Amino acid sequence: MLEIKNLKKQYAEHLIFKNLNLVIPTGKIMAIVGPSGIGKTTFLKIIAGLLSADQGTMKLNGELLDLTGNRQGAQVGVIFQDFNLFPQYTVRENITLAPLTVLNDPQNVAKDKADRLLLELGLNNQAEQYPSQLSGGQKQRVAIARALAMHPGMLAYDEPTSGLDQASTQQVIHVMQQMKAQGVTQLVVTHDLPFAEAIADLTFDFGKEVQR
Ligand SMILES: Nc1ncnc2c1ncn2[C@@H]1O[C@H](COP(=O)(O)OP(=O)(O)OP(=O)(O)O)[C@@H](O)[C@H]1O
Repeated sequence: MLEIKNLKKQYAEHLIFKNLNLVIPTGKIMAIVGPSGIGKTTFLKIIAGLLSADQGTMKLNGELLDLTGNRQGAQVGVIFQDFNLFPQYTVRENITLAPLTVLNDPQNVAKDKADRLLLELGLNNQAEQYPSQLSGGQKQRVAIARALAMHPGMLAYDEPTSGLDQASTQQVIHVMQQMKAQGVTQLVVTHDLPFAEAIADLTFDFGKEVQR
């Protein structure tokens, strides 16, 4: 379960939000919607531990997480809009890199875990390929596999369907449902309302529900 209380963020004099409270029960999917420039990406970066909040707390499965923008662990797995895959590494290497260097997994453990995730996400034939050889939907699934390899307490996605065609969007929906069936808590920032409707258990409308 994700519990956010009394979150506040401003850039210099520009208040983005205050008193933001939100709960995502374990295994549920929340869509964050709202107009452009309202603060959704700012919120996602704070949840991901990449940006500081000015006030507030965040608990994931009972554990208080750092909100100073210097979080050490990978408790929240983030799938960025541009996927941020390492172009010089193969798909498998993209997935094993952080487990090898951050979790200190032995090579065979990291490789077995990567191959299991690739199989689960329908990417077992892509292990030796490079990101430039993949479709948008495949890159997205590699980014999900890479996040899952760090055993996160939840997954957060930034605009996961942007730039994807109908078939790839369906694959994203399928993968998110697969994660949900495994009890993974998920948060998704999106402009794509049909997608949000198809996938979300809960919707948080930044335009309506946030004080500023
Ligand atoms: N580093 C920054 N410094 C100052 N202002 C910023 C910074 N980052 C974002 N902002 C401002 O904060 C506001 C919210 O931006 P944010 O990117 O979070 O919105 P968004 O809802 O994700 O928009 P979009 O849907 O277009 O991606 C905007 O007015 C933006 O100009």
